[in-house]
Amino acid sequence: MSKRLILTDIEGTTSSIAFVKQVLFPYARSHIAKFIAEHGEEPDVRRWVEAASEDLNSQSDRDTVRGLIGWIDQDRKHTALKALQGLLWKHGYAAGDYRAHVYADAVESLRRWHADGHTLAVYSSGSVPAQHLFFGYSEAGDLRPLFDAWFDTEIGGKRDSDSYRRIANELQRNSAEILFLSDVVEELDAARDAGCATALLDRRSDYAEARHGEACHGHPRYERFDEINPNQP
Ligand SMILES: CSCCC(=O)C(=O)COP(=O)(O)O
Ligand SMILES: [Mg+2]
Repeated sequence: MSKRLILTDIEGTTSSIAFVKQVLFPYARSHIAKFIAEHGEEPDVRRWVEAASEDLNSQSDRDTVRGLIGWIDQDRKHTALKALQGLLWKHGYAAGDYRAHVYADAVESLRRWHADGHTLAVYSSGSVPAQHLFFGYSEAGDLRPLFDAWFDTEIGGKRDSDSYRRIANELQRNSAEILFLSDVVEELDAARDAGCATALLDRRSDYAEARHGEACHGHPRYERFDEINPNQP
C-alpha cells in the first residue's frame, strides 16, 4: 500500500471546540444581519441566503437572518449556513479580530507527516473557503501549503459513508489508503463503513470525560496527534 493519505476533521481534532464555539460562532451571530444587509445582493451571498430561506420557509431576509441565528445557536451543520459563515468570517480574520486555534501537537505532526510524503486533506462541516481561512490565518501561521485537498458537506454529510466513498473516488485512492481523524465516533463509523482506517481524537481540553470501551465504537483512540502512526491499521 502507498503511504496513507490523512484526512482530518477540524473542530475537536486539529483545533479546540472552544475556539469555534466561543469565538467564531459568536462573531457570526453578531455580524450576520449586517453582512446580509450589506452583501446580500452579491451572487455568492444571495445563492446561500436563498438556499437557507428555502429550508427555513422564510418570507424575507429578516426572517432568514432570524432562522440562521437559530441554526448557529443549535450548531446546525447546514451547508448554506456554513457557506455564509465562511464568507463573513473573512472580515474578522482580515481585520485581525482573531486567529484560528490549532493544537501544537497537530501542527507538529501535520508538518512531519507532510515532510514524510503523506498527502494531507481536510474534511470539515465548515465550508471549503472557511477551511482555507482557518488554516491560512492560524495561530501557527499559514498552514494551507500542507494540504492537497479540501472537502466540506457539499460532498455529503460527515455521518454518511457515501461521502467517504466519494472522497476516495475524487482522490483516486482506495478507501483503505485513507486514515480519517475525528473527535466524533459517528463520523468515524461512516468512514469505517466505507473502508477507511480511523482514529478517534479524544482531547481532554475538548471532552472532560475520557471515552473508553464502548464509547469508542472500536476506533483506535488518541489524545494527541503525535501518538498516531499513520501507517498502522
Ligand atoms: C473550518 S470552519 C469552523 C468550524 C465549523 O464551522 C464547523 O462546523 C466545524 O465542524 P467540524 O466538521 O470541523 O467538526
Ligand atoms: Mg469535529
